[in-house]
Amino acid sequence: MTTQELVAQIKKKKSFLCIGLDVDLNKIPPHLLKEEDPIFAFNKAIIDATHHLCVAYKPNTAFYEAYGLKGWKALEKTIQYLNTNYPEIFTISDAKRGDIGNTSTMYAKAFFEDLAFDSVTVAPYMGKDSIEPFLAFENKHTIMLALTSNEGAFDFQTKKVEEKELYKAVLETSKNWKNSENLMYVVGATKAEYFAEIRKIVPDSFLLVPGVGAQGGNLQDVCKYGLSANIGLLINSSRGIIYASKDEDFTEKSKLKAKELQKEMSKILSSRI
Ligand SMILES: O=C(O)c1cc(=O)[nH]c(=O)n1[C@@H]1O[C@H](COP(=O)(O)O)[C@@H](O)[C@H]1O
Repeated sequence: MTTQELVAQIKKKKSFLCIGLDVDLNKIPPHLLKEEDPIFAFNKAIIDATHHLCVAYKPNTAFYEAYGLKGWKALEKTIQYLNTNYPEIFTISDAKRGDIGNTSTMYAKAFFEDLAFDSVTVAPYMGKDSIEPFLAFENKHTIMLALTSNEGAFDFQTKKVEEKELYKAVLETSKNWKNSENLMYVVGATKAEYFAEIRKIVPDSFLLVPGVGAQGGNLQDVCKYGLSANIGLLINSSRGIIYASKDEDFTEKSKLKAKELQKEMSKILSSRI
């Protein structure tokens, strides 16, 4: 999917919501455990109930890898279900990869070609030659960690290296990489006070913003400085939406949670588009 197509979807749905499909079998409604593939059954139900309220889904691969082959199969079925039934949806494989060049190429093939996701998350620590193999894929997006939502972000990312905070160096340096137009960045919703500085460096890039909901981040605070001329935000909530209820009514409750965020987004967008 191109960035223009993503922006068109955001404008059409009046939403820049991304729903995180982080499936934990201990948290899903117990009646689904009788299904042949409970992970996929849960995802399908959530997707069917919420697809009109969001523009992206983000399965975090850890939640599938934890269940071995069955988990990976459920991930494959989920992306196939999305690509077949809702091709307008932007898909993010949250895998946080990155390695020496030839290994990164194989990671990129796994997520862009075999599974056919639109994007994958990567960690910047190994530098340019670990990320450029992902950027080489046309109409695919590489979402690099910049300033993460967790407390540990302060261990390295905000520390100064040669007078500059590391997250700023990551943003600035990566702008010079080959095919950098295929880059998006992760910035945590819990770090709202950093968005003004971040937008000075990457005014137009899309930012994937996790941390709304269970981690306490706030949508209004993020939007104050996070929105770009082209909207440029995908706000993710996982647990806050998908685990709204453990009962038979779980899809209705998830839909309501997604609707709350979409309504707020619609209001924010109405003054801009
Ligand atoms: O890359 C991510 O998506 C990510 C980066 C980050 O800084 N913080 C963060 O929470 N995430 C992911 O975003 C999701 C957040 O889930 P909830 O806290 O349940 O909404 C999880 O899949 C995290 O792994």
